[in-house]
Amino acid sequence: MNGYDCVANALVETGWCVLPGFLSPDEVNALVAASRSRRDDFARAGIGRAGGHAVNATIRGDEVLWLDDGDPAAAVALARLDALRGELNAALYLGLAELECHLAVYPAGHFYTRHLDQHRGEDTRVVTIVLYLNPEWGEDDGGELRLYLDDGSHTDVAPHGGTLAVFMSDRFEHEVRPARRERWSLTGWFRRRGL
Ligand SMILES: O=C(O)CCC(=O)C(=O)O
Ligand SMILES: [Fe+2]
Repeated sequence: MNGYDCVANALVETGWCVLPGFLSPDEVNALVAASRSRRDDFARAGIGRAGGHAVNATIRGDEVLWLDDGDPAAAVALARLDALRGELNAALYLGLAELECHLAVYPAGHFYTRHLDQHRGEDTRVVTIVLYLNPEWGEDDGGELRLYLDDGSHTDVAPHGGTLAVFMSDRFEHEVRPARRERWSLTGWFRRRGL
């Protein structure tokens, strides 16, 4: 048990979960500062499945920087996410082998329209995680993650610094509402090994 059993329980019960305080304010500040310092390395995100990479700002307007395991700037976040991966494997036998992740920034005015992260049964993405890196996010700043739930309703998650959103990748369509300020996050997918 390492404190993330609440996430495992929520994934069983509802398939999604929001955990405030996954990173402390100081940890958020350090990671967003490191991300900003690499702003020139971010590239416009594409859409479509592996192989096809089309950039279309009417669908998504974020810019991303893919991270590898040993990235020192993200080490604290990646270690904690790895502990979460272990907890989910122990509690739910999900067989999550790795985290594929990128930093993302949505410039003011940008969004990501409603989509599913996994095409049912065709992908190795099992669990989506989004860790928000916006130290002071106001109610009027927009940029919520809107999750469409099984019963037809939706829930909005404000991208407050340190908050972690977790959901099953093949089950919940979601979108990013237009952000009125620059909006930072670390987004990733716990994957099973491909066949
Ligand atoms: O940033 C978010 O809240 C969600 C991002 C997203 O849906 C994605 O990158 O697939
Ligand atoms: Fe997504």
